[in-house]
Amino acid sequence: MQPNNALLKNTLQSVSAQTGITSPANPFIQPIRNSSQSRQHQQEIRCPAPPLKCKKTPYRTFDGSCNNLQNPSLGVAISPYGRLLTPNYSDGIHAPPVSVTGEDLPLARLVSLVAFGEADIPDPQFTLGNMQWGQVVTHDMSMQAGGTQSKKHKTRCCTDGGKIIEKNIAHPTCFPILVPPNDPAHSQTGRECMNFVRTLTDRSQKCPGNEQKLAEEQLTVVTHFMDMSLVYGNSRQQNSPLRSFRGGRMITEERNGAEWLPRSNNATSDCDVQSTTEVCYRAGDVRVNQNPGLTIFQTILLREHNRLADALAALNPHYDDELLFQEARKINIAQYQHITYYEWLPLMLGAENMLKNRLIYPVQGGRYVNDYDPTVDPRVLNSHATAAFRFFHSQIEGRLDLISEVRGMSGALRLSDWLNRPGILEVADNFDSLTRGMATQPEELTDSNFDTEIKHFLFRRSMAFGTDLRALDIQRNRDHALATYNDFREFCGIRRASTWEDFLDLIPSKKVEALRSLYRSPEDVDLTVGGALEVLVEGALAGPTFLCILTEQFYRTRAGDRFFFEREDPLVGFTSAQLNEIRKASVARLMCDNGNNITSVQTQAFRTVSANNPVLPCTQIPQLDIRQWQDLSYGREFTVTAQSFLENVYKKK
Ligand code: HEM
Ligand SMILES: [Ca+2]
Repeated sequence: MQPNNALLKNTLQSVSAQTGITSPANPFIQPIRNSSQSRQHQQEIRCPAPPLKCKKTPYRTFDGSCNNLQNPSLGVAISPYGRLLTPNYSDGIHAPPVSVTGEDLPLARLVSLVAFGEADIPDPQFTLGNMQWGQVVTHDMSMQAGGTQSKKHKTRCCTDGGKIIEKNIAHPTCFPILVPPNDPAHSQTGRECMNFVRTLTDRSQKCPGNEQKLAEEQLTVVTHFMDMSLVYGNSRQQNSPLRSFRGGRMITEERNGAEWLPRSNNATSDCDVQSTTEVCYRAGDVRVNQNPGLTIFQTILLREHNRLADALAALNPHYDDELLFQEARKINIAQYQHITYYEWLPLMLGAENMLKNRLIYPVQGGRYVNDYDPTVDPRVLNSHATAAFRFFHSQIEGRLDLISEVRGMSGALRLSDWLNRPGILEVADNFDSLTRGMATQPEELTDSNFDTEIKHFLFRRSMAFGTDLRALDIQRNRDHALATYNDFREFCGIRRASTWEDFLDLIPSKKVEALRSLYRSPEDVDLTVGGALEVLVEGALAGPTFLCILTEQFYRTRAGDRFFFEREDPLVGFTSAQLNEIRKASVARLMCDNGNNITSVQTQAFRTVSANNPVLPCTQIPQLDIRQWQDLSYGREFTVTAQSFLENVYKKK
């Protein structure tokens, strides 16, 4: 399916004086060339078989299949990312890009050190919750196949002592990040190499559709749709062990009077626990334990499901487990889509930009928006997930404040101490204190600075230093062979640079100098790098090139989702009165309802507390009225099953 360019045109007029967008090149017309790459990657990721026939149901499948009825496997878990531009493999198929001069690109770690700063500047407007919601959305939308380096990867490309494992004996998926001389951190320990394993692709996994040995496409293993797959799992097999199959509920474990995510069956492999009794969780997404803020939101969204299921069960005691589960899931996803599109994305992409490009509509109450378009490709774009969306790693703060109910600071955690160690949340009042912290503490300014905790100490475990997220992002850009920054400028309607000076239209001169010192040609600049150095578009948290990609993605994610919550559709939509209730959802309300004992929060929790956004008692935060889901169309003597409910929906039509 071809990318939808109409929207881009619109976006671009707002970000660039230039007009005229070149048509994206077709990524599927790569010539066949010889490749030395013949050894196979590990085989644990299997490509899914396309569904034979889609059933008509009001609910999403777990794996995302049958969302698009014309192309049922579009957006399914374990399928290639979408592409806007032809990949830039140096051999046309598989090998990472090199400079236009034929030489190597500058080392990713060197680019991270030279082009990006580490200054810790608090954002005056937005809270750490804003950053954290972004990671939730990220984890819903994509996960590169084959590992994310967050846990110690099985495939070792460096020795434990930090030396490079020779190419001829290393695993073929190895693409280690080499440490430059005089590295400010790693020269102290003699580390020369940081582990990096290439993402699995349609070719490495022999997926149908790429039998002709065309350019490889990386696989993403979660559903492309914004469907809370991180809570519910990406297949029926992943979902079942998370459900209690009673009253529509998901499994939780009760400890100290609170409900927690269920514990992982293998804490030592899933977490970096220091004892076998230390808590480690499982959820619909394997990254659930990665950092405390993420685990908090996973817990809040899970508790919200059970809260909704209980309320529905009280209202409709004649509903069976499956029906309660699916209805609670549907409401939970709708609230979350509403928060994402109407509360969170406007801060990131700018409300005006979103309105203009039809990512949101000026609708209120129970008014529907019918913009579903089955010809819109809903897949997550490689350039979005691998470059543009990762720019928000800049918002990460390396210190997590513990905040009391009266908004006093009672302590703080160092991020790198608590990666993959979620047990800290069950200690004392930490769950609530960190939740309030997310609503109180500012995130780091969205700029070209990345916190030292993620630049030198990421996943350090008990070591002095860890890995570098910015270097991982740059190396991943090359692993996925994204077209260059210059290509994307042109694609986005911005003038293509032929000299270094041409970058000065969007990038400050000091940063252009840094680029000139690193790269051999303006043609070489990686998208991840150039895009992250641009001055932000006014009213948004991204520069023009990334804003163009992000806007295109979030347009596709809504208009390409047959189940988007605002649709008027008797089968998959809500009643107008229900939609009116969904639109009351907010992240503040989620925190109030699903903290252990949170009694106050500001109405707009992604924004810092101010005179216009004061901390209020939870009783004053708008709340969905579940009574709109009361179903009086059945005699109470019957148990209503999902199947009979469905039949009734058809009768009503
Ligand atoms: C403490 C917070 C966070 C940590 C520790 C973290 C860490 C990571 C790591 C280790 C990866 C994989 C890197 C690789 O191997 O290529 C990754 C990927 C990614 N991150 Fe983050 N991240 C955080 C927050 C965020 C936020 C706030 C966003 C965006 C708003 C974000 C967006 C992404 C995206 C889009 C990917 C690629 C996903 C995929 O397709 O696999 N992350 N992050
Ligand atoms: Ca998803």
